[in-house]
Amino acid sequence: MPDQHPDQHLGATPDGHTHEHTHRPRALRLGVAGPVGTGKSSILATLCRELAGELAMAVVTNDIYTDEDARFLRSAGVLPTERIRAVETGACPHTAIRDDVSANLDAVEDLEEAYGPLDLVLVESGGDNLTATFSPALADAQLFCIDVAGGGDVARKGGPGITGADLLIINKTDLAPHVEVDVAAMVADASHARDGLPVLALSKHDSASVAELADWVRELLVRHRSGTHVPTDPGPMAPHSHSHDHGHDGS
Ligand SMILES: Nc1nc2c(ncn2[C@@H]2O[C@H](COP(=O)(O)OP(=O)(O)OP(=O)(O)O)[C@@H](O)[C@H]2O)c(=O)[nH]1
Repeated sequence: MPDQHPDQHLGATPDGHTHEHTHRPRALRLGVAGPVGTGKSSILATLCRELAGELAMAVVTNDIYTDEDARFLRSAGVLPTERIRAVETGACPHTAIRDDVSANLDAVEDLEEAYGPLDLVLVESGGDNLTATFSPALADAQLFCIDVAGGGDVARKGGPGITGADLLIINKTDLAPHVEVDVAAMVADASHARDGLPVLALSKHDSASVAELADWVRELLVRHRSGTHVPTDPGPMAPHSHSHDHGHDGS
């Protein structure tokens, strides 16, 4: 079914969600990573608003010490609250999405068991740095989010999220004039760094860019279901250590 729209396989259930008529793969697991405050929770809220009417969805958030992102999404009213689960990661958000993904996998599988069959599970990373990416053991695909407020040169700084995520989002483009950033130049730098992988200039206040994001997810879901999407690993973090007692060797 390579070129079919996902709706063509789906039938509405009494609660307005969609169900398969025939066998299809488990839900697409889409990771959303990026530095603190770049707009990850807002992107999840936007995707739920755009897609929850046509897809059966659930969300897992990761926060360091709290369930703040989950509470934000629950209060936004974009999904039934029980479909939004929080994982508290402790000091290292990247550990829970890359090195030991078990808490996140448990949360995803619990949601699928409770509310499945699901079409799409969004997993939001805790805000980390430019190098934190999802393990393909957790996310089938990932988008990486930077924003114009972080400066026009961020896209040139590289790192596995910027260069290798399935989609790079340059967010908050509505703020560009206020922070003296040239969005077109930032997109060009990012595209150059990504060797053909897509880049999306996004603002939650710009409905055309929001529609492009939703379409990208729909197309990804079609490829996931047809088996033509191959999860790829953007690459490990650079080797580093923390003040607590374990290091990460980047493997
Ligand atoms: N102007 C503007 N502000 C935005 C946009 N997207 C998000 N924001 C704002 O940016 C701030 C941070 O957004 P969040 O969605 O909480 O960012 P986050 O990456 O989830 O943050 P952490 O979970 O703390 O890492 C909030 O005040 C949002 O309202 C946008 O497109 N335009």
